[in-house]
Amino acid sequence: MSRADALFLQNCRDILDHGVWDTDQAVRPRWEDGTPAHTVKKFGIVNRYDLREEFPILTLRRTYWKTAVDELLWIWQKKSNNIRDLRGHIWDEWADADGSIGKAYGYQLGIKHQYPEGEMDQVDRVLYDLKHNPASRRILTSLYNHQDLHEMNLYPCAWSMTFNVSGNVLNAILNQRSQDMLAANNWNVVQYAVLVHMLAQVSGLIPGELVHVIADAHIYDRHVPIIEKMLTQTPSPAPVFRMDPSVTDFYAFTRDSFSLEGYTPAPFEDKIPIAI
Ligand SMILES: Nc1nc(=O)c2c([nH]1)NC[C@@H]1CN(c3ccc(C(=O)N[C@@H](CCC(=O)O)C(=O)O)cc3)CN21
Ligand SMILES: O=c1ccn([C@H]2C[C@H](O)[C@@H](COP(=O)(O)O)O2)c(=O)[nH]1
Repeated sequence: MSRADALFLQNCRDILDHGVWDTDQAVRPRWEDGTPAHTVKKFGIVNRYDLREEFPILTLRRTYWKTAVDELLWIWQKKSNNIRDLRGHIWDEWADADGSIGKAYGYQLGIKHQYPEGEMDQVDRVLYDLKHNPASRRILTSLYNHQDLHEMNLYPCAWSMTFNVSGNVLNAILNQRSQDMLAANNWNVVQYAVLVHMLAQVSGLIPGELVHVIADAHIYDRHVPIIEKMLTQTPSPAPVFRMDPSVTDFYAFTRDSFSLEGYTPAPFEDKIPIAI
């Protein structure tokens, strides 16, 4: 069983057995047929993944990790908010006729800000500080720009990263305000684990801990039977993560720079409905 499996089992069991339902409340998300998409939730889950120990991917079902990496590169490297720059179709429902998801995600990371050292966007600021000010306690990004929220088709869920260098180890906190446990929990963990690996390699550091802080960790009503079934699956050990060691420029990574050795997830045939 991977560490990611153990935490997923523990989190989902806790949500299903002790969580709070919002069935009696007015909720925003809808199923495809227009029915309100209710959830059961726990508030304030904190999961720690040590990237020195293993790569945090689920084996209880397949995580489409290459598609997740594509989305990560779309946001952090291309700094795009247009689904035409993205291979997968996971954002299609939130895009307008031109393919834009509004001033969200990559758009926010691409905005240049004035700093004492000159103009930089948030990603370049992180790269600069990891290289020149590793002892800094101010290395963080934020996508939650209140001024632009009214122009985002969906508000950022995984909205902030805090980076911290301890010795030669790069640790990070991923702050997430809202988490769809079935569709995107491991998807988000895999993405930000890969990001920590990438930033560590180009900064001459060793990837350490990824601490995932989730405010509202929920399971949608129509996902409950799927999760119950998943929790009875037989897990496997975590695969080995490999990254092209010759890449020293953050912007030179491609989806082909990453591979997993020995990823054998349990079979999973269900189609996951996504609440819009
Ligand atoms: N309700 C909801 N849950 C989410 O997880 C979510 C949103 N909305 N809105 C924005 C993005 C889109 N995300 C998504 C959307 C779809 C899948 C999905 O369909 N996953 C499938 C197939 C993936 C594939 O074929 O590559 C899966 O089996 O995980 C995952 C994340 C994550 N976010
Ligand atoms: O990266 C992501 C993006 C989205 N989600 C989920 C979390 C919620 O279920 C919905 C967003 O709905 P809100 O009402 O805006 O919270 O999308 C995710 O888990 N991870």
